Amino acid sequence: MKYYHPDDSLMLHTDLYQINMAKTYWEDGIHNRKAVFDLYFRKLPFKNGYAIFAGLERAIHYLNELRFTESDIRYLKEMEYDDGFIDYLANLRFSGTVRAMHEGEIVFNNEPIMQIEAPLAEAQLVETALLNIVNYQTLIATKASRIREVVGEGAALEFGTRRAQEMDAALWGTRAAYIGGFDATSNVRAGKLFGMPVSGTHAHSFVQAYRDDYTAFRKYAESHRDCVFLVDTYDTLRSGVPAAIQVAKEMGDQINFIGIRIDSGDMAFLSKEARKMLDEAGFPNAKIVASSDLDEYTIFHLKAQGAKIDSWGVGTKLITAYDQPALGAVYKIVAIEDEHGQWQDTIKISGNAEKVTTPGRKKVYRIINRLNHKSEGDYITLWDEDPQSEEKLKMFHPVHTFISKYVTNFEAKNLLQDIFVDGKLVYEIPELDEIKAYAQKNLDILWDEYRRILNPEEYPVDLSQKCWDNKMRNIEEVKKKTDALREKPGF
Ligand SMILES: Nc1ncnc2c1ncn2[C@@H]1O[C@H](COP(=O)(O)OP(=O)(O)OP(=O)(O)O)[C@@H](O)[C@H]1O
Ligand SMILES: O=P(O)(O)OC[C@H]1O[C@H](OP(=O)(O)OP(=O)(O)O)[C@H](O)[C@@H]1O
Ligand SMILES: O=C(O)c1cccnc1
Repeated sequence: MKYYHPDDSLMLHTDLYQINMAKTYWEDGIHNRKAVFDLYFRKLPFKNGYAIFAGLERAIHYLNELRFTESDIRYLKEMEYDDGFIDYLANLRFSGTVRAMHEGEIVFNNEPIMQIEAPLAEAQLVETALLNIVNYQTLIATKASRIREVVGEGAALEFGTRRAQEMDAALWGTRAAYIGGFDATSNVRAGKLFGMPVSGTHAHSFVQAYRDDYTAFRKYAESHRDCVFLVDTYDTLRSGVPAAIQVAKEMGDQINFIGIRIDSGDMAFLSKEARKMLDEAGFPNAKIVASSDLDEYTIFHLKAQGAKIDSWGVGTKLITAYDQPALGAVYKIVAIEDEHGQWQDTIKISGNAEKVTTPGRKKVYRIINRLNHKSEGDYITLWDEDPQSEEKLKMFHPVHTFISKYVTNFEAKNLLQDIFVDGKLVYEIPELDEIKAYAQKNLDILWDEYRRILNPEEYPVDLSQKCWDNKMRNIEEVKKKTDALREKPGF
């Protein structure tokens, strides 16, 4: 590959404005002031009732390996940056503290899923890459979880690599899909790198190359033990399924006849007819795999029509998050140290209530009812609060504050765990299967009303009274300042 400079680092996988801000901070001598940034999204994707957080492992590797390589520095020298600033960058390592939710955690809008507390310039430089990683992987894990909810007992297979937005998306997307509940991928590289199960059948080209279904299936069976025959190249019911049955009978115990795949036509009708044919031929355990532009809606409808489909191959609509191609998570500064080392809140005001940031260093708790083990909602507090010490917790909607409830007999689970402390990785990264199991098991704490794929109930993400009061105080302060400015002549 003929690159202008070698591709040996992710450090410059950032927006130019981050480096430009860092340059000013450095020249002004405030680059090492600690700042806190919250990473969160404002709207759940796909109108779903929850999202599944994915991307933490890649984010950890990114931060752990963060440094400007010689080629990064060479490239920056070609730009306008002066030697002093470049020397600072050349020695930079990530020295901050990172707290994050467990990868695979069920997460909601307007709550920090990652929190970066780091020297201002460092925290700023990593924004773009962190958002890039978390936005995409969380989006795909959530889409996968929706599909998983509809598939139910059947197998969900990820087939999207050929249609993904390039190779990184295929690779990390399929890992996210696995966390969200898929059982396997067709991407062999993902199997190699992540230890995920890989599975696959064969293509239409294989049948076309042998000219007819029977010859193709027979040849495949002679060179493979596990066989799934693709039966829709010419005529599913007249030639594909009969050929599959004939080969399965001829080969007997020499093969493991797993089943057939249907990739076009009316898959409700075809699967029911194929099921009858397989049963009558003595293959009641042969599975039927369906693929072709599937998503949670087509799968739902095929099931409603009584389709006899056991496994679902899903590609394009999963890996590209076809109906909502971006999540929109943001990274907002909520506190910064002043010259005396005291934390000062920061806030961003907006005419839209949802877009006003929640200032201060915060914690996020999941309030779990001890009697039924279901979640009552998430509860955001200021840093020094401990909801567990309260007998009776008042939870109220952060915008429509009259919507409120009291919760007793609860467990307050602290959701943000230490990942890095002062630049040192203190977190043991779980195995991928553990992350996947965590995601699946955690869904049980949600009432079904939050899990349905169509018009789910809104899950409560509330601010503690103290956190809410602090936000209002900050809004008032900014308002006073801007009002005072308006009274000055010239404004
Ligand atoms: N019984 C069904 N109910 C609802 N949707 C179905 C049913 N059977 C198939 N589908 C879906 O309808 C769409 C059919 O697409 P389309 O007619 O373009 O192609 P096809 O039948 O797959 O054939 P080809 O791939 O050869 O063009 C696919 O998204 C498929 O998942
Ligand atoms: O429809 P998706 O959800 O994206 O699933 C992946 C699709 O990719 C393959 O088709 P393709 O036409 O690329 O190759 P084929 O000749 O093997 O069918 C496969 O048969 C599926 O239809
Ligand atoms: O193994 C399959 O059947 C497969 C793999 C990728 C895309 N479509 C189908």
